Amino acid sequence: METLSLEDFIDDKPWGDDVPFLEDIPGENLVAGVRIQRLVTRGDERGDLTVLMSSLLEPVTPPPHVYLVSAAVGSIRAWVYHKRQFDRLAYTNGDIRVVLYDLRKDSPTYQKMNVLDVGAANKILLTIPPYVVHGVQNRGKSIATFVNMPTNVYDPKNPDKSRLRFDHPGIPYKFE
Ligand SMILES: Cc1cn([C@H]2C[C@H](O)[C@@H](COP(=O)(O)OP(=O)(O)O[C@H]3O[C@H](C)C(=O)[C@H](O)[C@H]3O)O2)c(=O)[nH]c1=O
Repeated sequence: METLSLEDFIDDKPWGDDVPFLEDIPGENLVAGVRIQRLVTRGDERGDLTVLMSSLLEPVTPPPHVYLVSAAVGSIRAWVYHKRQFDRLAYTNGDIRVVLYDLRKDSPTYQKMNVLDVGAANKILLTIPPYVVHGVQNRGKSIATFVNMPTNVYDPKNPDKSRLRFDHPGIPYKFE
């Protein structure tokens, strides 16, 4: 048998650049500072691949802390906001509703609400700035997962998360 060498390997074949793998979805009615980017999944006979974040197209603040959330059927995570970090949430599977609410008194979109249905049918990277209140619910029939790549680490000594109960009457959205 011929001796294998590293030169026998062939160079990788990148995707073509016909479809941008992270594309802004313009949202005229979005809460100020919120950004939505379409995630593109490319497949082959082995499965598929989705880029969740990249500095190839523009500079990004590297995520110092990345975690996967698994959401049980019907489960609600709400309401929260952060004082320092931007959340950068990648939704690629399941059927998840994200609700955003602007309680920043000095914001041009004060008291605006956005309801986004995301997941398998609408794969997005969602950037939520500090002080924007948000909550998520798994509305699908099976466990759904999502990845958060916030701009800050989760510091157990000083968690940057402020909470309000999900059924608080002060927020005009009712999780069912
Ligand atoms: C991220 C993290 C969390 N935790 C603890 C803190 C909580 O007691 C528990 C669950 O944390 P989680 O961040 O899941 O808490 P939620 O309020 O459910 O937040 C989730 O739902 C909302 C809507 C989101 O926007 C968050 O991105 C998402 O994480 O784990 C840690 O101990 N270490 C960690 O690194």
